[in-house]
Amino acid sequence: MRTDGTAGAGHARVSSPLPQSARLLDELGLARATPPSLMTRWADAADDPESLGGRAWAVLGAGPRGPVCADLVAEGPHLLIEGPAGSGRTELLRAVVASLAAAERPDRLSVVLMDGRDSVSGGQGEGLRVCTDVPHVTTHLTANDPVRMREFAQSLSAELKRRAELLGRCDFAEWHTGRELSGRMVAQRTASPRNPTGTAGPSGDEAGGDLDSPPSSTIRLRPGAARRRTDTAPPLHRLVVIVDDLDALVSPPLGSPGRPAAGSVIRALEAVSREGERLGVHLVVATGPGGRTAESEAARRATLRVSLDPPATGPDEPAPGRGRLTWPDGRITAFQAGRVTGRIPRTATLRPTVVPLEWDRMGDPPARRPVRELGNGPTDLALLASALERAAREVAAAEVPSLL
Ligand SMILES: Nc1ncnc2c1ncn2[C@@H]1O[C@H](COP(=O)(O)OP(=O)(O)OP(=O)(O)O)[C@@H](O)[C@H]1O
Repeated sequence: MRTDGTAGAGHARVSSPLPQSARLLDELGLARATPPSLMTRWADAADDPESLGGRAWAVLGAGPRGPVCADLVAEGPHLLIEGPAGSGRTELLRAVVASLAAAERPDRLSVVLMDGRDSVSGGQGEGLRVCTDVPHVTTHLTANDPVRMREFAQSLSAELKRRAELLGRCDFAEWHTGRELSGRMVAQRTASPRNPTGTAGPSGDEAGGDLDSPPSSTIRLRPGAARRRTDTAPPLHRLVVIVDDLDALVSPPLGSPGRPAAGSVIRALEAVSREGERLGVHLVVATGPGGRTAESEAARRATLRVSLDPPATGPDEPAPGRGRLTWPDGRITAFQAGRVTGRIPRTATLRPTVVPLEWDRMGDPPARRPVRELGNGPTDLALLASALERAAREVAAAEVPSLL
């Protein structure tokens, strides 16, 4: 997928007014999310030299020239979403989770979620919890338990340290380039004059199989190699930390249960802002406009910035999620955020079904298949999460451990 407003679009596309609302799955080109369609995308990401170590495409919604997609690798590392209450910040973060997951397999990109406001006392409904069925999501926590929050801050800092030690002087992309090169050298050695047939010994076979192919091409690996991969997760995958209501963490309300531990979480997030780019760790945060958050490191270091409009009130006004993305070079693209927790449209459930047919009923008109009504069926996010889960199983994606 290439995107609206990004450089390199070969031809100028016609600009059209923004829609009043948008469905994220349509913007992703996944109106009927199926495991094969997701696996095709993941395989494409494996072959992309621009996305070494994992592709991180966040599709925000519909723009004047098609879908608006922020590439956290090329244009990030970090994304800030600002908007007043009710402007659609949480829904946009959910769209980011969904689109990152659709673009890359879960053992090459994992997601950690934090709801910065205590959902119980803040009355924030489900927050980011609704995303936890997406197989890429390894961790979710809410700012209402100081013990878990401190534990999270510690393990996030430990993860940064682990990555820094593993990378040495390389940055994330260099490290992955190095692995690919050494994999190719191993493959060449196996076909050296001393081994003209190129038949690899047991160790050569191991190394060639594991190193020559980028981890995400598992679906094309020999079955044995694919099975081996399920044993251990690749040591370095992209990690995206997504935080809702950062302002509530920066200035926790008096008496809020997470207040005593908010500082430690903020310090860990600041470390991600500073060091994340080199370490393959990205930060996506949503917050209210202005206030003390504007001075925070997370806000200052965000290269991609979204500003959402206050929710409209009139009947002919756009749905929440109307905003503008400012790219690192200062260009601005308006968009309508793609909704992902809407109920799936009726047409999306019209799949062929097989039913037993009694001999004496042959010739009867076909019975109407009950179709889920719009309004009480599963959400697009649930549909996508289930397809992602099946696709992850199909490619034998290794499980990435939780940070908690
Ligand atoms: N892109 C969208 N399209 C249609 N409806 C949306 C969209 N984004 C949000 N909404 C709806 O707008 C309302 C507010 O959304 P959301 O909770 O995401 O906003 P918020 O900025 O996080 O505000 P708050 O923190 O006060 O909840 C919800 O009812 C949500 O379903």
